Amino acid sequence: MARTVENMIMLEDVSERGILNNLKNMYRKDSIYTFIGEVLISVNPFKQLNIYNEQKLRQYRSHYPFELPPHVYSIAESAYRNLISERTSQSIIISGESGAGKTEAAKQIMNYIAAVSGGPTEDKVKTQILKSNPLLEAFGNAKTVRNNNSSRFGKYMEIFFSDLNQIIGGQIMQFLLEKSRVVSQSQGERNFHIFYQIFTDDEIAKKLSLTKPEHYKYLSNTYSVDTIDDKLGFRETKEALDYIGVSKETQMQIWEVVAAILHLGNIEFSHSEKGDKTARKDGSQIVDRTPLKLCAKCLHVDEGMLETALTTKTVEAGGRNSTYISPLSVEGAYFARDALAKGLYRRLFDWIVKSVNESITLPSLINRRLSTMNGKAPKNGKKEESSKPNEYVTIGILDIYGFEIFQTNSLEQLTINYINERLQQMFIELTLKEEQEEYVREGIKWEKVPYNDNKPCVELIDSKLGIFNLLNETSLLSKGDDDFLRTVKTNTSKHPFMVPDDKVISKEQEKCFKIKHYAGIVEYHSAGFVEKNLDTLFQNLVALALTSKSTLLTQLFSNDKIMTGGNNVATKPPMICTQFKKQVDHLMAKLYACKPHYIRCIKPNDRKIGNCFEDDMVTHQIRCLGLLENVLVKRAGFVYRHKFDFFIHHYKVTTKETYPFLAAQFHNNQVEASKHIILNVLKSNTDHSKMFQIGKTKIFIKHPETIFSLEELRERACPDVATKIQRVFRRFIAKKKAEENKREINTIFKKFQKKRRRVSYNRIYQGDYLNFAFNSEMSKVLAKENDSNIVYSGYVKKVNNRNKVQDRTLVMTHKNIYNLDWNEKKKKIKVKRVLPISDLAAVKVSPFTDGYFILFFNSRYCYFFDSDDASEIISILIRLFKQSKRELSIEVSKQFDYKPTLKETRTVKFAEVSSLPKNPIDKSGKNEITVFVVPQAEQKNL
Ligand SMILES: Nc1ncnc2c1ncn2[C@@H]1O[C@H](COP(=O)(O)OP(=O)(O)OP(=O)(O)O)[C@@H](O)[C@H]1O
Repeated sequence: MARTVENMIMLEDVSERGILNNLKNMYRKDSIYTFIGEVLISVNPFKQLNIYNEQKLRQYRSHYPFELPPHVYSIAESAYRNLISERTSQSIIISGESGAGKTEAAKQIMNYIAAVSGGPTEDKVKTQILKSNPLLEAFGNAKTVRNNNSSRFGKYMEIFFSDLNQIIGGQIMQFLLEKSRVVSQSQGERNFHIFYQIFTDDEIAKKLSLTKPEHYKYLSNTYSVDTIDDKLGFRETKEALDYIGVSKETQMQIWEVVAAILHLGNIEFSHSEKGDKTARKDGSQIVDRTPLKLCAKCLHVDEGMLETALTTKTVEAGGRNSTYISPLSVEGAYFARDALAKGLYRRLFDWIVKSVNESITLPSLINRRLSTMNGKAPKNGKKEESSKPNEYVTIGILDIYGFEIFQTNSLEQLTINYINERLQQMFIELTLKEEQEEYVREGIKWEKVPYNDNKPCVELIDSKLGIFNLLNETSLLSKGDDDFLRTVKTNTSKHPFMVPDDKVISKEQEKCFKIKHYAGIVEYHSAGFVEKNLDTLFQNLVALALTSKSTLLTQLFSNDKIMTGGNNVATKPPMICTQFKKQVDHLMAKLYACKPHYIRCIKPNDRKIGNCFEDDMVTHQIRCLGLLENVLVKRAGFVYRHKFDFFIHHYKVTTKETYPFLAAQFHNNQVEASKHIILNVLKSNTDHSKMFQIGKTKIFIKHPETIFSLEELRERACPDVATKIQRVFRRFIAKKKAEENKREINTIFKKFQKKRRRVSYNRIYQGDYLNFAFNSEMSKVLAKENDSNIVYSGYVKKVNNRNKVQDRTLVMTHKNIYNLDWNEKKKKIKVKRVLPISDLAAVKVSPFTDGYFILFFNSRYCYFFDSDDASEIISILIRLFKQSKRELSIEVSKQFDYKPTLKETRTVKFAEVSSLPKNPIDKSGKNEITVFVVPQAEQKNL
């Protein structure tokens, strides 16, 4: 497999293709995360990977991102660590297209933060935040072709931390709710989940005269989704409402608004009939009064007034407060009906979010000050004092649609792309600012970094003469989309971020303008811009809502009441562009007050399946997420910077002077040691000052090639180092176990009065004397037996059935005892016999200072061995038996019977002599042998 890099600022091929290949090769290894500098790139695996668990959480806790492979936990850890160490607010900005995994990433971050931050209120707040999630999903999520549970709004979720770094509250800011979904959905998509959930409660449905989803025009032809349980969803929605303290009465009013929208969608209009005196020929009338009745009932308004409000409009006459009623055409009536449905739902959603906020934001927090990243002066001009005891800091998680480039792009895309431009502007500003501040701090020589500044593009959209304002002006003057397009072209044609029209353009293209965004050129179709910007809800509909007997409904329109001055004649509400720009400014102000962290999510295929990576689709997202820009900005300065101690620790293996021991001249001199390591890989004829610089606490390296060379040297050195470390570690563990074994065998031998040789007693038990844990031949033998974990290996002598002594190798694992022939020169192993330890019945030994022992197996085999390690071997067997909750029978005697073959029984006698005879094992009778042993220096006082 091609070489991959975990941090793409190290890419050899700095291009979209290079990024694509790296992501693809990582994805094939199920490595879904990579970095660009500190920006995390996450590719949706569309399958469960075992990477979010307690163990991983602990691993990432208290580690810097560069110490471990990229992971969403490392971003959460960085944010939490900064929050604590610097007492500054943090933000995590997650972007990507629908289904790319933004919400999932946000959830993992929440889990991580909740797990690592403690505190008495943490659980309550965490539960409140988690409990409110199904509620927001019910009203804000829908099934789309891209994602069965797609969030159809952007959100910024803040978690508040006390001065003891404990979670004390939260707050959600929502924007860009896709309210057009309320009245129509594309093929294969659904309306918001709540519209289907409500049918699963028979009692509520009956009360509201709701029959079946199939009977409602606002619900498309997709009613149920495999992965979604609407009944369960509704239960959770109601529980969440209970949890946040919404009374049953108000809950009923919520269901009434939802049902009213469904009934409203079934109201149909036709041209007004000539016979009707009140009708005008260009007017409209309601076809069937049943849905009208039901809708009015749910809204608690007068049926006749609803009818009038849907079929007529109040028009301002020339003078102040002078109005007259004008009938609406059929088209106009449908427009008014849909506008009312969208208006109702948008207000209901705002109300839900507000209610959630009231439950998760502690009242005492509302007026408390926020600590800002740089102590910026707030609007009132007073600078924040950063060390007030009751000050709190936040971690904010922004889950927002990424850049959108569709076949047809409208005002929705312009607003989404505008917010992404603002985020990109902040990214560039803060990244470069931070870089340059660090250079100054470290005393590094630096030049201004060249980069693509997208500020003019932001201005093209939001300045005084920008597209938003041009749209507002056109909308105010009640002009149409063509006027808007004309004014855009006249006022912005010379702008460097506006793409001039081709000489020959099609009729369709004539209606479009093109903007050069940082993520690519987007062609916007002007049709519908004005209408969407006005977001008209006719005044009489607002007035009607204000007459409702439902307290919830009047609350939903309370802001409109303020605008009407309470006289039921609405002034025009702010246009969508104005409202949106204000919201974005507010969000940006919050984000600028935080230290940002970024996650860019990528969707590898449209089929929502694992192990499928579609190049074209990912390339498009690489462009939309501006990943190449990210790499270029990060590479413009130094691609690598780390504290000296980390650098030395990581690369010391690359030179003889720094590994295994630091040469004397580098003691207490990290700068010289770092220089030595880097100069070792740089060619002598290069200008070193251009390759790296030494700061006050860090080393800065300019080019990725230098890091590659260092990594290559390290990789070459590392397998050895790893093996050595592993060996030492295993020995250490083995030694600890051996000490325990030794103590145990001493006790046992003392009990049975077996004499101990002093040499044996004082020996250090090592277990794997032949290092078979690292022997590839032995690994093969073990693999065949499906075995592992060697606990003993060593040379022994075996007394065979002809009473002759043979050299053998004995290996023991937790499972088996191996009698082997090991040819060390030829590195060959011949397996003589493998017997399971579970078959072992007893061990018998003499009372003298010898190393003989006989293993008795239930299968009636006996092994008669002689070994200097006898007591160690027996102690290991005792331990293994203990582990399997059995007791090993040990017999100490001067004489016993054993079976040299399956058919024969022989008696063995042990006798102490002063010097060994020619045959230490002698046949002393029919089926009897004597084993002579010379007493050895004995260890007394066992
Ligand atoms: N890390 C992950 N591991 C496993 N599956 C994932 C992961 N991230 C996302 N998914 C899968 O992809 C689906 C879509 O993810 P998610 O809802 O987070 O996307 P999104 O970017 O928030 O989409 P939208 O903008 O439409 O709300 C999830 O329901 C889940 O099945």
